[in-house]
Amino acid sequence: MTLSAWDRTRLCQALAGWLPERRWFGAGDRAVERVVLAEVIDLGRGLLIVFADVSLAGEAEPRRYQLPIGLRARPGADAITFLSGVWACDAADDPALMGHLLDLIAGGGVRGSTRFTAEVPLLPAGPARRLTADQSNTSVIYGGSYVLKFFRRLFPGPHPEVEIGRAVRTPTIAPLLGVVEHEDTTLAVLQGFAAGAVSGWDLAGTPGFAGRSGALGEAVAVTHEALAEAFGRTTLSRTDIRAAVDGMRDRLARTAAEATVLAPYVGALDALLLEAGRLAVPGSPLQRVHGDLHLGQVLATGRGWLLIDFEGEPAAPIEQRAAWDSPARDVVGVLRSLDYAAGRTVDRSWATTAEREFLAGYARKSGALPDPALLRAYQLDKAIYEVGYETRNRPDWAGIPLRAVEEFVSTWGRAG
Ligand SMILES: Nc1ncnc2c1ncn2[C@@H]1O[C@H](COP(=O)(O)OP(=O)(O)O)[C@@H](O)[C@H]1O
Ligand SMILES: O=P(O)(O)O[C@H]1O[C@H](CO)[C@@H](O[C@H]2O[C@H](CO)[C@@H](O)[C@H](O)[C@H]2O)[C@H](O)[C@H]1O
Repeated sequence: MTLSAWDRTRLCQALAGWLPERRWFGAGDRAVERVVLAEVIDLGRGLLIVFADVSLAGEAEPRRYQLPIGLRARPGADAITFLSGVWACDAADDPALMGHLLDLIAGGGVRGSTRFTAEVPLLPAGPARRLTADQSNTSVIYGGSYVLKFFRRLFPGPHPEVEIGRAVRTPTIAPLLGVVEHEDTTLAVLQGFAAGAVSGWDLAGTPGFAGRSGALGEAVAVTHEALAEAFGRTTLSRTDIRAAVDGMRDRLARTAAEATVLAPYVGALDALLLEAGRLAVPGSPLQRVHGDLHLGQVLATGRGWLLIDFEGEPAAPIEQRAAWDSPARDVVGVLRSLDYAAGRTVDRSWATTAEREFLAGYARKSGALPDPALLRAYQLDKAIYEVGYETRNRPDWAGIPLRAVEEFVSTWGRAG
Protein backbone atom coordinates (compact mmCIF):
# COMPACT_ATOMS: atom_id res chain seq x y z
CA MET A 1 0.00 0.00 0.00
CA THR A 2 1.33 3.47 -0.84
CA LEU A 3 0.80 6.41 1.47
CA SER A 4 -0.89 9.46 -0.04
CA ALA A 5 0.68 12.89 0.38
CA TRP A 6 -1.95 13.61 3.04
CA ASP A 7 -1.12 10.37 4.92
CA ARG A 8 2.58 11.20 4.84
CA THR A 9 1.99 14.66 6.28
CA ARG A 10 -0.32 13.26 8.93
CA LEU A 11 2.20 10.55 9.90
CA CYS A 12 5.01 13.11 10.17
CA GLN A 13 2.88 15.31 12.42
CA ALA A 14 1.96 12.37 14.63
CA LEU A 15 5.56 11.12 14.83
CA ALA A 16 6.75 14.53 16.05
CA GLY A 17 4.72 13.89 19.21
CA TRP A 18 5.09 10.10 19.40
CA LEU A 19 8.86 9.75 18.96
CA PRO A 20 9.97 11.77 22.01
CA GLU A 21 7.90 9.42 24.19
CA ARG A 22 10.00 6.39 23.13
CA ARG A 23 13.00 5.46 25.29
CA TRP A 24 14.93 4.39 22.15
CA PHE A 25 14.55 7.85 20.64
CA GLY A 26 17.39 8.96 22.93
CA ALA A 27 17.22 12.67 22.13
CA GLY A 28 16.88 13.85 25.74
CA ASP A 29 14.96 17.10 25.94
CA ARG A 30 15.98 18.38 22.49
CA ALA A 31 12.79 19.51 20.75
CA VAL A 32 11.69 17.85 17.50
CA GLU A 33 11.63 20.58 14.85
CA ARG A 34 10.70 18.56 11.78
CA VAL A 35 10.02 14.99 10.68
CA VAL A 36 10.42 14.00 7.02
CA LEU A 37 9.68 10.54 5.60
CA ALA A 38 12.83 9.69 3.68
CA GLU A 39 11.72 6.21 2.58
CA VAL A 40 8.62 4.04 2.85
CA ILE A 41 9.29 0.37 2.09
CA ASP A 42 6.23 -1.78 1.50
CA LEU A 43 6.84 -5.36 2.69
CA GLY A 44 3.29 -6.51 1.96
CA ARG A 45 0.44 -7.62 4.26
CA GLY A 46 0.21 -4.08 5.68
CA LEU A 47 3.82 -4.00 6.90
CA LEU A 48 5.82 -0.86 6.08
CA ILE A 49 9.34 0.02 7.05
CA VAL A 50 9.55 3.80 7.27
CA PHE A 51 12.76 5.83 7.50
CA ALA A 52 12.03 9.09 9.27
CA ASP A 53 14.56 11.93 9.19
CA VAL A 54 14.13 13.87 12.40
CA SER A 55 15.56 17.37 12.87
CA LEU A 56 16.22 18.28 16.47
CA ALA A 57 16.77 21.71 17.97
CA GLY A 58 20.48 22.46 18.16
CA GLU A 59 21.57 19.69 15.78
CA ALA A 60 22.80 20.54 12.29
CA GLU A 61 22.01 17.18 10.66
CA PRO A 62 18.75 15.25 10.97
CA ARG A 63 18.86 11.81 12.60
CA ARG A 64 17.47 8.89 10.66
CA TYR A 65 15.19 6.47 12.54
CA GLN A 66 13.61 3.20 11.46
CA LEU A 67 9.91 2.65 12.13
CA PRO A 68 8.28 -0.67 11.35
CA ILE A 69 4.68 0.42 10.80
CA GLY A 70 1.62 -1.81 10.60
CA LEU A 71 -1.47 -0.62 8.78
CA ARG A 72 -4.57 -2.04 10.43
CA ALA A 73 -8.31 -1.52 10.44
CA ARG A 74 -8.42 -1.47 14.25
CA PRO A 75 -6.15 0.48 16.60
CA GLY A 76 -4.49 -0.99 19.68
CA ALA A 77 -2.22 0.31 22.41
CA ASP A 78 0.44 0.46 19.70
CA ALA A 79 -1.49 2.97 17.51
CA ILE A 80 0.45 5.99 16.30
CA THR A 81 -2.20 7.78 14.26
CA PHE A 82 -5.16 7.35 11.92
CA LEU A 83 -4.46 7.57 8.18
CA SER A 84 -6.89 7.32 5.22
CA GLY A 85 -9.12 4.47 6.41
CA VAL A 86 -6.41 2.64 8.43
CA TRP A 87 -4.51 2.97 11.68
CA ALA A 88 -0.74 3.29 11.58
CA CYS A 89 0.59 1.17 14.47
CA ASP A 90 4.01 0.20 15.79
CA ALA A 91 4.41 -3.11 13.96
CA ALA A 92 6.86 -4.48 16.55
CA ASP A 93 3.80 -5.07 18.74
CA ASP A 94 1.96 -6.99 16.03
CA PRO A 95 2.69 -10.76 16.18
CA ALA A 96 1.23 -11.46 12.72
CA LEU A 97 3.33 -8.78 11.01
CA MET A 98 6.44 -9.86 12.89
CA GLY A 99 5.73 -13.43 11.79
CA HIS A 100 5.54 -12.17 8.20
CA LEU A 101 8.93 -10.48 8.61
CA LEU A 102 10.47 -13.69 9.94
CA ASP A 103 9.10 -15.54 6.90
CA LEU A 104 10.75 -12.97 4.63
CA ILE A 105 14.10 -13.51 6.38
CA ALA A 106 13.73 -17.30 6.28
CA GLY A 107 12.91 -17.12 2.54
CA GLY A 108 15.88 -14.88 1.78
CA GLY A 109 16.14 -12.72 -1.32
CA VAL A 110 15.61 -9.12 -2.33
CA ARG A 111 12.47 -6.98 -2.30
CA GLY A 112 13.07 -3.64 -3.96
CA SER A 113 16.30 -2.46 -2.35
CA THR A 114 15.72 -4.48 0.82
CA ARG A 115 17.72 -7.69 1.25
CA PHE A 116 16.72 -10.56 3.54
CA THR A 117 19.39 -13.09 4.46
CA ALA A 118 19.05 -16.27 6.48
CA GLU A 119 22.57 -17.08 7.71
CA VAL A 120 21.43 -20.63 8.54
CA PRO A 121 18.26 -22.53 7.61
CA LEU A 122 15.56 -21.21 9.92
CA LEU A 123 13.07 -23.54 11.55
CA PRO A 124 9.48 -22.48 12.28
CA ALA A 125 9.46 -20.49 15.52
CA GLY A 126 6.77 -19.78 18.06
CA PRO A 127 4.62 -16.64 18.16
CA ALA A 128 6.26 -13.23 18.16
CA ARG A 129 6.20 -10.96 21.18
CA ARG A 130 7.91 -7.68 21.74
CA LEU A 131 10.52 -7.57 24.46
CA THR A 132 9.46 -5.20 27.20
CA ALA A 133 13.00 -4.41 28.40
CA ASP A 134 14.24 -0.84 28.47
CA GLN A 135 16.21 -0.75 25.21
CA SER A 136 18.13 1.52 22.84
CA ASN A 137 16.53 -0.48 20.01
CA THR A 138 13.47 -2.72 19.75
CA SER A 139 13.56 -6.51 19.97
CA VAL A 140 10.98 -9.15 19.19
CA ILE A 141 11.23 -12.72 20.47
CA TYR A 142 9.92 -15.69 18.48
CA GLY A 143 8.87 -18.52 20.77
CA GLY A 144 11.95 -19.46 22.73
CA SER A 145 14.28 -19.64 19.75
CA TYR A 146 15.00 -16.36 18.01
CA VAL A 147 15.33 -12.69 18.83
CA LEU A 148 15.02 -10.06 16.11
CA LYS A 149 16.45 -6.63 16.86
CA PHE A 150 15.37 -3.59 14.84
CA PHE A 151 17.98 -0.88 14.91
CA ARG A 152 16.08 2.29 15.63
CA ARG A 153 18.70 4.89 14.75
CA LEU A 154 20.10 4.10 11.32
CA PHE A 155 23.60 4.68 10.04
CA PRO A 156 24.87 3.61 6.62
CA GLY A 157 27.86 1.27 6.51
CA PRO A 158 28.83 -2.16 7.81
CA HIS A 159 27.07 -2.88 11.09
CA PRO A 160 29.23 -4.29 13.93
CA GLU A 161 26.56 -6.85 14.95
CA VAL A 162 26.59 -8.25 11.41
CA GLU A 163 30.35 -8.11 10.90
CA ILE A 164 31.04 -9.73 14.25
CA GLY A 165 28.16 -12.20 13.99
CA ARG A 166 29.42 -13.38 10.59
CA ALA A 167 33.09 -13.59 11.52
CA VAL A 168 33.04 -14.86 15.09
CA ARG A 169 31.51 -18.09 16.27
CA THR A 170 32.16 -18.65 19.96
CA PRO A 171 29.79 -19.91 22.67
CA THR A 172 30.18 -16.54 24.40
CA ILE A 173 28.38 -14.66 21.57
CA ALA A 174 24.75 -15.16 20.47
CA PRO A 175 24.81 -16.74 16.98
CA LEU A 176 23.78 -14.54 14.04
CA LEU A 177 20.90 -16.23 12.20
CA GLY A 178 19.55 -13.60 9.84
CA VAL A 179 19.93 -10.04 8.58
CA VAL A 180 17.69 -7.40 6.98
CA GLU A 181 19.52 -4.70 5.02
CA HIS A 182 18.46 -1.78 2.88
CA GLU A 183 21.19 -0.80 0.43
CA ASP A 184 24.21 -0.22 2.71
CA THR A 185 22.22 0.09 5.94
CA THR A 186 21.48 -2.76 8.35
CA LEU A 187 17.88 -2.63 9.56
CA ALA A 188 17.64 -5.70 11.78
CA VAL A 189 19.49 -8.78 12.96
CA LEU A 190 18.07 -12.15 13.96
CA GLN A 191 20.00 -14.03 16.64
CA GLY A 192 19.71 -17.18 18.66
CA PHE A 193 17.65 -16.49 21.79
CA ALA A 194 18.94 -17.90 25.07
CA ALA A 195 15.63 -18.77 26.74
CA GLY A 196 15.68 -18.43 30.51
CA ALA A 197 18.89 -16.40 30.52
CA VAL A 198 19.23 -13.81 33.26
CA SER A 199 21.24 -10.64 32.79
CA GLY A 200 24.19 -9.86 35.03
CA TRP A 201 22.31 -6.74 36.09
CA ASP A 202 19.41 -8.83 37.38
CA LEU A 203 21.80 -11.16 39.17
CA ALA A 204 23.73 -8.36 40.85
CA GLY A 205 23.66 -8.77 44.61
CA THR A 206 22.54 -12.41 44.54
CA PRO A 207 24.48 -14.99 46.57
CA GLY A 208 27.11 -16.80 44.57
CA PHE A 209 27.70 -13.88 42.24
CA ALA A 210 31.39 -13.72 43.16
CA GLY A 211 32.04 -17.09 41.47
CA ARG A 212 29.94 -16.08 38.50
CA SER A 213 31.87 -12.82 38.31
CA GLY A 214 35.09 -14.81 37.86
CA ALA A 215 33.44 -16.82 35.08
CA LEU A 216 32.30 -13.54 33.50
CA GLY A 217 35.91 -12.31 33.48
CA GLU A 218 36.87 -15.53 31.70
CA ALA A 219 34.05 -15.14 29.15
CA VAL A 220 35.11 -11.57 28.35
CA ALA A 221 38.70 -12.73 27.84
CA VAL A 222 37.55 -15.64 25.62
CA THR A 223 35.51 -13.19 23.55
CA HIS A 224 38.47 -10.83 23.15
CA GLU A 225 40.58 -13.74 21.97
CA ALA A 226 37.90 -14.78 19.45
CA LEU A 227 37.60 -11.20 18.16
CA ALA A 228 41.36 -10.99 17.75
CA GLU A 229 41.43 -14.30 15.87
CA ALA A 230 38.71 -13.09 13.50
CA PHE A 231 39.81 -9.49 12.90
CA GLY A 232 43.45 -9.35 14.00
CA ARG A 233 45.29 -7.62 16.79
CA THR A 234 48.15 -5.20 17.04
CA THR A 235 49.83 -3.35 19.89
CA LEU A 236 49.18 0.17 21.15
CA SER A 237 51.93 2.58 20.18
CA ARG A 238 52.71 5.83 21.97
CA THR A 239 50.85 7.62 19.13
CA ASP A 240 47.79 5.38 19.62
CA ILE A 241 47.79 6.16 23.34
CA ARG A 242 48.00 9.88 22.61
CA ALA A 243 45.13 9.61 20.10
CA ALA A 244 43.00 7.63 22.57
CA VAL A 245 43.58 10.16 25.35
CA ASP A 246 42.88 13.07 22.97
CA GLY A 247 39.55 11.41 22.11
CA MET A 248 38.76 11.08 25.82
CA ARG A 249 39.64 14.74 26.46
CA ASP A 250 37.37 15.74 23.56
CA ARG A 251 34.56 13.70 25.04
CA LEU A 252 35.14 15.39 28.39
CA ALA A 253 34.82 18.83 26.79
CA ARG A 254 31.69 17.85 24.81
CA THR A 255 30.05 16.19 27.81
CA ALA A 256 30.81 19.10 30.14
CA ALA A 257 29.11 21.43 27.64
CA GLU A 258 25.82 19.52 27.98
CA ALA A 259 26.11 18.22 31.56
CA THR A 260 26.88 21.23 33.71
CA VAL A 261 27.21 19.01 36.81
CA LEU A 262 30.65 18.06 35.48
CA ALA A 263 31.90 21.67 35.56
CA PRO A 264 33.65 21.50 38.97
CA TYR A 265 35.66 18.45 37.87
CA VAL A 266 36.65 19.29 34.31
CA GLY A 267 40.13 20.65 35.08
CA ALA A 268 41.04 17.74 37.37
CA LEU A 269 39.63 15.13 34.98
CA ASP A 270 41.55 16.57 32.07
CA ALA A 271 44.77 16.54 34.09
CA LEU A 272 44.14 12.92 35.19
CA LEU A 273 43.55 11.83 31.60
CA LEU A 274 46.77 13.47 30.45
CA GLU A 275 48.69 11.87 33.31
CA ALA A 276 47.23 8.41 32.61
CA GLY A 277 48.23 8.83 28.95
CA ARG A 278 51.79 9.70 29.98
CA LEU A 279 52.02 6.70 32.33
CA ALA A 280 50.48 4.14 29.95
CA VAL A 281 53.09 1.81 28.52
CA PRO A 282 53.05 1.11 24.75
CA GLY A 283 52.70 -2.55 23.77
CA SER A 284 49.32 -3.54 25.15
CA PRO A 285 46.76 -5.02 22.72
CA LEU A 286 44.66 -3.05 20.24
CA GLN A 287 41.81 -4.91 18.53
CA ARG A 288 38.04 -5.15 17.96
CA VAL A 289 36.20 -5.11 21.27
CA HIS A 290 32.59 -5.01 22.43
CA GLY A 291 32.74 -1.27 23.10
CA ASP A 292 29.75 -0.79 25.44
CA LEU A 293 29.92 -3.74 27.79
CA HIS A 294 27.89 -3.62 30.99
CA LEU A 295 25.96 -6.04 33.18
CA GLY A 296 22.84 -5.62 31.04
CA GLN A 297 24.82 -6.94 28.06
CA VAL A 298 25.92 -10.20 29.67
CA LEU A 299 23.47 -13.04 30.13
CA ALA A 300 23.94 -15.97 32.48
CA THR A 301 22.72 -19.07 30.64
CA GLY A 302 22.79 -22.74 31.49
CA ARG A 303 25.97 -22.89 29.38
CA GLY A 304 27.84 -19.97 30.89
CA TRP A 305 27.94 -16.27 30.06
CA LEU A 306 26.76 -14.85 26.76
CA LEU A 307 27.82 -11.37 25.64
CA ILE A 308 25.23 -9.51 23.53
CA ASP A 309 24.79 -6.21 21.71
CA PHE A 310 28.09 -5.66 19.91
CA GLU A 311 26.85 -2.35 18.57
CA GLY A 312 29.26 -0.16 20.53
CA GLU A 313 28.07 3.08 22.09
CA PRO A 314 24.56 3.67 20.72
CA ALA A 315 25.04 7.34 19.85
CA ALA A 316 28.51 7.05 18.26
CA PRO A 317 28.86 7.17 14.46
CA ILE A 318 29.00 3.66 13.06
CA GLU A 319 32.53 3.92 11.67
CA GLN A 320 33.85 4.79 15.14
CA ARG A 321 32.16 1.79 16.69
CA ALA A 322 34.17 -0.65 14.62
CA ALA A 323 37.44 1.10 15.40
CA TRP A 324 40.02 -1.01 17.18
CA ASP A 325 40.33 -0.24 20.84
CA SER A 326 41.97 -1.54 23.98
CA PRO A 327 40.29 -4.54 25.67
CA ALA A 328 40.50 -2.28 28.73
CA ARG A 329 37.35 -0.57 27.36
CA ASP A 330 35.30 -3.74 28.03
CA VAL A 331 37.02 -4.63 31.31
CA VAL A 332 36.15 -1.15 32.55
CA GLY A 333 32.61 -1.49 31.21
CA VAL A 334 32.00 -4.35 33.64
CA LEU A 335 33.81 -2.63 36.53
CA ARG A 336 31.71 0.51 36.10
CA SER A 337 28.58 -1.59 35.89
CA LEU A 338 29.39 -3.33 39.18
CA ASP A 339 29.75 0.15 40.67
CA TYR A 340 26.34 1.06 39.23
CA ALA A 341 24.89 -2.04 40.87
CA ALA A 342 26.46 -0.92 44.14
CA GLY A 343 24.88 2.51 43.66
CA ARG A 344 21.42 1.13 42.87
CA THR A 345 20.73 -2.04 44.73
CA VAL A 346 23.62 -3.67 46.48
CA ASP A 347 26.33 -2.66 48.89
CA ARG A 348 29.86 -1.60 48.01
CA SER A 349 31.54 -4.59 49.67
CA TRP A 350 29.57 -6.93 47.37
CA ALA A 351 30.77 -4.92 44.38
CA THR A 352 34.38 -4.89 45.61
CA THR A 353 34.43 -8.72 45.81
CA ALA A 354 32.74 -9.04 42.42
CA GLU A 355 35.28 -6.64 40.84
CA ARG A 356 38.21 -8.61 42.28
CA GLU A 357 36.83 -11.93 41.05
CA PHE A 358 36.02 -10.50 37.62
CA LEU A 359 39.56 -9.19 37.17
CA ALA A 360 41.03 -12.49 38.41
CA GLY A 361 38.88 -14.41 35.91
CA TYR A 362 39.91 -12.10 33.07
CA ALA A 363 43.60 -12.47 33.94
CA ARG A 364 43.25 -16.27 34.21
CA LYS A 365 42.05 -16.62 30.62
CA SER A 366 43.89 -13.79 28.91
CA GLY A 367 47.16 -14.22 30.74
CA ALA A 368 47.29 -10.57 31.87
CA LEU A 369 45.30 -7.62 33.09
CA PRO A 370 45.23 -4.35 31.13
CA ASP A 371 47.93 -1.79 31.93
CA PRO A 372 46.81 0.02 35.17
CA ALA A 373 47.33 3.51 33.69
CA LEU A 374 45.24 2.59 30.66
CA LEU A 375 42.60 1.07 32.92
CA ARG A 376 42.48 4.33 34.84
CA ALA A 377 42.06 6.41 31.64
CA TYR A 378 39.21 4.16 30.47
CA GLN A 379 37.56 4.30 33.90
CA LEU A 380 37.57 8.09 33.77
CA ASP A 381 36.32 8.10 30.19
CA LYS A 382 33.48 5.68 30.91
CA ALA A 383 32.30 7.62 33.96
CA ILE A 384 32.35 10.84 31.89
CA TYR A 385 30.38 9.11 29.11
CA GLU A 386 27.89 7.86 31.70
CA VAL A 387 27.33 11.32 33.17
CA GLY A 388 26.42 12.50 29.64
CA TYR A 389 24.30 9.40 28.92
CA GLU A 390 22.33 9.69 32.16
CA THR A 391 21.87 13.46 31.85
CA ARG A 392 20.28 12.88 28.43
CA ASN A 393 18.31 9.74 29.20
CA ARG A 394 17.81 9.17 32.95
CA PRO A 395 18.66 12.30 34.93
CA ASP A 396 17.69 10.49 38.16
CA TRP A 397 20.63 8.14 37.65
CA ALA A 398 23.28 10.77 36.92
CA GLY A 399 24.34 10.75 40.58
CA ILE A 400 25.90 7.28 40.21
CA PRO A 401 28.59 8.13 37.64
CA LEU A 402 28.97 11.59 39.15
CA ARG A 403 29.85 10.03 42.50
CA ALA A 404 32.44 7.88 40.71
CA VAL A 405 33.89 10.99 39.06
CA GLU A 406 34.17 12.65 42.48
CA GLU A 407 35.87 9.59 43.92
CA PHE A 408 38.32 9.23 41.01
CA VAL A 409 39.25 12.89 41.25
CA SER A 410 39.70 12.82 45.01
CA THR A 411 41.61 9.50 45.12
CA TRP A 412 43.78 9.73 42.02
CA GLY A 413 44.12 13.51 42.09
CA ARG A 414 45.59 13.31 45.58
CA ALA A 415 47.61 10.12 45.27
CA GLY A 416 48.83 10.84 41.72
N1 LIG B 1 20.45 -13.72 22.41
C1 LIG B 1 19.67 -13.37 23.43
N2 LIG B 1 19.16 -14.28 24.26
C2 LIG B 1 18.35 -13.93 25.30
N3 LIG B 1 18.00 -12.65 25.56
C3 LIG B 1 18.48 -11.70 24.76
C4 LIG B 1 19.34 -11.99 23.65
N4 LIG B 1 19.67 -10.84 23.02
C5 LIG B 1 19.03 -9.87 23.70
N5 LIG B 1 18.33 -10.37 24.74
C6 LIG B 1 17.51 -9.61 25.70
O1 LIG B 1 17.14 -8.40 25.05
C7 LIG B 1 17.59 -7.26 25.79
C8 LIG B 1 17.98 -6.15 24.83
O2 LIG B 1 18.97 -6.60 23.94
P1 LIG B 1 20.12 -5.64 23.42
O3 LIG B 1 20.81 -6.34 22.31
O4 LIG B 1 20.98 -5.18 24.56
O5 LIG B 1 19.26 -4.42 22.86
P2 LIG B 1 19.55 -2.86 22.74
O6 LIG B 1 20.59 -2.68 21.67
O7 LIG B 1 18.25 -2.32 22.33
O8 LIG B 1 19.99 -2.33 24.09
C9 LIG B 1 18.73 -7.78 26.63
O9 LIG B 1 18.90 -7.03 27.80
C10 LIG B 1 18.29 -9.21 26.94
O10 LIG B 1 17.40 -9.22 28.02
O1 LIG C 1 22.48 -1.14 26.51
P1 LIG C 1 22.83 0.01 25.62
O2 LIG C 1 23.73 -0.34 24.48
O3 LIG C 1 21.65 0.80 25.21
O4 LIG C 1 23.77 0.96 26.56
C1 LIG C 1 23.37 2.23 27.01
O5 LIG C 1 22.43 2.10 28.06
C2 LIG C 1 22.93 1.53 29.29
C3 LIG C 1 21.80 1.61 30.31
O6 LIG C 1 20.86 0.66 30.07
C4 LIG C 1 24.12 2.33 29.81
O7 LIG C 1 24.64 1.64 30.92
C5 LIG C 1 24.72 2.35 32.15
O8 LIG C 1 23.65 1.87 33.00
C6 LIG C 1 23.74 0.48 33.34
C7 LIG C 1 22.59 0.18 34.31
O9 LIG C 1 21.36 0.37 33.67
C8 LIG C 1 25.07 0.19 34.03
O10 LIG C 1 25.13 -1.20 34.31
C9 LIG C 1 26.23 0.61 33.13
O11 LIG C 1 27.46 0.41 33.77
C10 LIG C 1 26.07 2.07 32.77
O12 LIG C 1 27.10 2.46 31.85
C11 LIG C 1 25.20 2.37 28.74
O13 LIG C 1 26.28 3.14 29.24
C12 LIG C 1 24.60 3.01 27.47
O14 LIG C 1 25.57 3.04 26.44
